[in-house]
Amino acid sequence: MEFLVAPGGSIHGEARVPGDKSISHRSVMLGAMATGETSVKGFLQGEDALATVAAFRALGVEIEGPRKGAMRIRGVGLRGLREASTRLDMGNSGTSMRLLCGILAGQEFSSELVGDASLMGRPMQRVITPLTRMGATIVSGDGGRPPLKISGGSSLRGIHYDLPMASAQVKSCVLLAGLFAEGETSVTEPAPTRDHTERMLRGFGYELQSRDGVTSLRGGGQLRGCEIDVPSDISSAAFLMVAASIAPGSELLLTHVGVNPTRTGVISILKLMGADITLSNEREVGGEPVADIFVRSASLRGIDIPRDLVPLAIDEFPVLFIAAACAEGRTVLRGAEELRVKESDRIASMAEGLTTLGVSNEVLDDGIIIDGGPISGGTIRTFHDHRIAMSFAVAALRAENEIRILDCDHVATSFPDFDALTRGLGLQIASRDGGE
Ligand SMILES: O=C(O)C1=C[C@@H](OP(=O)(O)O)[C@@H](O)[C@H](O)C1
Ligand SMILES: C=C(OP(=O)(O)O)C(=O)O
Repeated sequence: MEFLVAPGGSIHGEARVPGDKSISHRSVMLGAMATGETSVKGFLQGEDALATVAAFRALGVEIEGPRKGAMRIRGVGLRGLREASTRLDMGNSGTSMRLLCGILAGQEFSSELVGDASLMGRPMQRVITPLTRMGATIVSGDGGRPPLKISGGSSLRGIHYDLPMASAQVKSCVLLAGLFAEGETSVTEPAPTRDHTERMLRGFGYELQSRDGVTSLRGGGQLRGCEIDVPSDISSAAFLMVAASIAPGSELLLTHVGVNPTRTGVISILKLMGADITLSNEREVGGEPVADIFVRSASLRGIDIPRDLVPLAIDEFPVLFIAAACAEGRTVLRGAEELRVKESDRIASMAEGLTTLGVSNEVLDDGIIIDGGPISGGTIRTFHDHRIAMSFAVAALRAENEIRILDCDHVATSFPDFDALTRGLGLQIASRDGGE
């Protein structure tokens, strides 16, 4: 599938974007290992979260739905998962694979994890190292990449792990393994990252300490089934925040968006660039902060992106690069080498597309420099990366000619119906079957 996006237009109206992907994954994982039933609403019916659902079904958990975002999980308890009869295919989803490694390392049975071409190329040594220290036995493919064969029957022991990189997936993996470990497991982060695992563990009644950047728990407790209301995904809302900011004459209300402070780096960065964004109706839903977000178009200016905001906006950089292309002056991003190991190398993928559209940029090892200026039109490669596809669709609002975006199937991993929803708000987007 490819997108054809006509140049120009503005963004108007109100929208509720699909559920948060990180929270959706965790709702299935913790619900499956809880005692009693967990009911979820607002679940993201995107391919990544559905890969997690399929994996837990294969591990013997009964899950009803999801239907219109509603799902019921009959928890089997911390020790109730059963051996899958096949390899577990996590599709495109790094979160599913890394968090599941932590859970599967603590089981009596063995498992094998695989994924699509993108996931088979992503680094897994970052979870293998701490899990091995805890006593797990994991065999990977070349260079610490999948497939991952996790041996059953290892008894795990709690460790303290100093995370070498700011990664919520690695932190969550170690904490989830800690549920099955003897004694205390703790992690120190080099910088704060999304804390959905910690919040949700508490929501399931699990005791957990977080102090001065160290999070710890003791193994052998119990998760109690509960009700989860998944907010809209700020990472999906980000495409629309940038769209409404860069398209003159836009006014947009995004409702029920998750605004957990470990996720709002995109709002902070856009505001530093001069964006007109207001939060209202701020409330807490099931342990997660939620708000409505109003965006009006504004003239943006280039900035040096503060390094402490990088982990808090990690998935939003592709679309922030589009904001930078539409800003007056130069934007500099550094300290973002993690972008190179996402679904694609997001620095290289975005730089190629920006260059195609005539936007001057310089690639750095750990970031990029972008000079704002006119955006032409052209044909963009996405490298099968959903966030690259959606970012260049947004760029069309300020382009001089049509933007054709190849290979957009992966948009369904995180934002199903992106084209229909954005068309309803004013983006002149058409999708048609076709490949690279
Ligand atoms: O924990 C999570 O749900 C996620 C953590 C981030 O990955 P890293 O932990 O690799 O930074 C993010 O990029 C990913 O989309 C989701
Ligand atoms: C990096 C992402 O996801 P994951 O690591 O789960 O594949 C993303 O959605 O941008």
